[in-house]
Amino acid sequence: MRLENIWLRYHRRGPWVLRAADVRIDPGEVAVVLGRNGVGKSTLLQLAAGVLRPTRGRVLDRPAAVGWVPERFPADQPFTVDQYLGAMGRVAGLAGPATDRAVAHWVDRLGLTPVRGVRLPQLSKGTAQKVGLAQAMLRPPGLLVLDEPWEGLDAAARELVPAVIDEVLADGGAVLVSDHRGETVRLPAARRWAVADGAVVEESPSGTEAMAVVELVVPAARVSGTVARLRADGHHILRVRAAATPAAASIPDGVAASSAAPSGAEAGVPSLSLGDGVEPGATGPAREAAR
Ligand SMILES: Nc1ncnc2c1ncn2[C@@H]1O[C@H](COP(=O)(O)OP(=O)(O)OP(=O)(O)O)[C@@H](O)[C@H]1O
Repeated sequence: MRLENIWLRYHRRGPWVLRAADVRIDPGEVAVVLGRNGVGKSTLLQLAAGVLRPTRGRVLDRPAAVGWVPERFPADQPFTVDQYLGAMGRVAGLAGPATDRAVAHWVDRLGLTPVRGVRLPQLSKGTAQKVGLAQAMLRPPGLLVLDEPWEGLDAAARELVPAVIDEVLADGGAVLVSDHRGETVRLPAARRWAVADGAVVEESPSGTEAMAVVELVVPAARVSGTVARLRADGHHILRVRAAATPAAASIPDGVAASSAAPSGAEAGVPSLSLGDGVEPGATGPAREAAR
């Protein structure tokens, strides 16, 4: 499938969210869509899934069966899990018995059996997310599009997502997934599409690149924001800890990060370690720090 010269704005005189975006994905491939909050990741995924139509440009060779998992499952619907999945199976074009088999399979696979008779508004966020994943898988998708699929899932359920992705890939499907939590570290073979300033840039594979650990010191109040920004830039956070030794005056320009202990930090000021598997062309705080 190819997104060819895609331009998108939500309103006639509104700002362009995407400008001349051009990317392609082939069967059996997975691409992770990365970028800061509000940069256009969901917009790109919705265009790929066919939920949004481009203002200009076109989407070529989109597979017939598309599974779409939005960031927030629309749980405000008066159906039970069974009723909803049955209806979605029919919407996906499955015959009655095939829908029943598919619903039974995915209800079991995603641990939804105890909530089959529960109405959607009564589901917890994580369970609702699983229902969202189940509906996307009822008809084996040639393209599975997942917008922040790990959001709201507990540790055990988070493991399900890469397993489902692998299954789609093994069947020759393609997968697009956005992630600001760093969960896509579980998808080492994924291509990486970075969205910034309206453009989508494919980052080159990092598999053969040397890895480095960068240690940063930030004020405690800024830890969560810093972690979120670094993850959005595709960096992998190894740990966050309180720093106990006195602060160094500065880190000289050109000092490359290493796995050595940090030169120092103020007492009580958390320090972050992040593994940087990103290729040399990447931008972002960790890359800046490593320069
Ligand atoms: N329905 C809409 N109408 C108008 N503007 C919108 C609409 N949806 C998104 N936008 C705007 O388009 C831009 C891109 O939004 P989008 O949701 O694609 O970003 P994102 O990268 O997925 O963000 P996040 O990481 O916070 O989920 C933002 O400025 C957003 O405010």
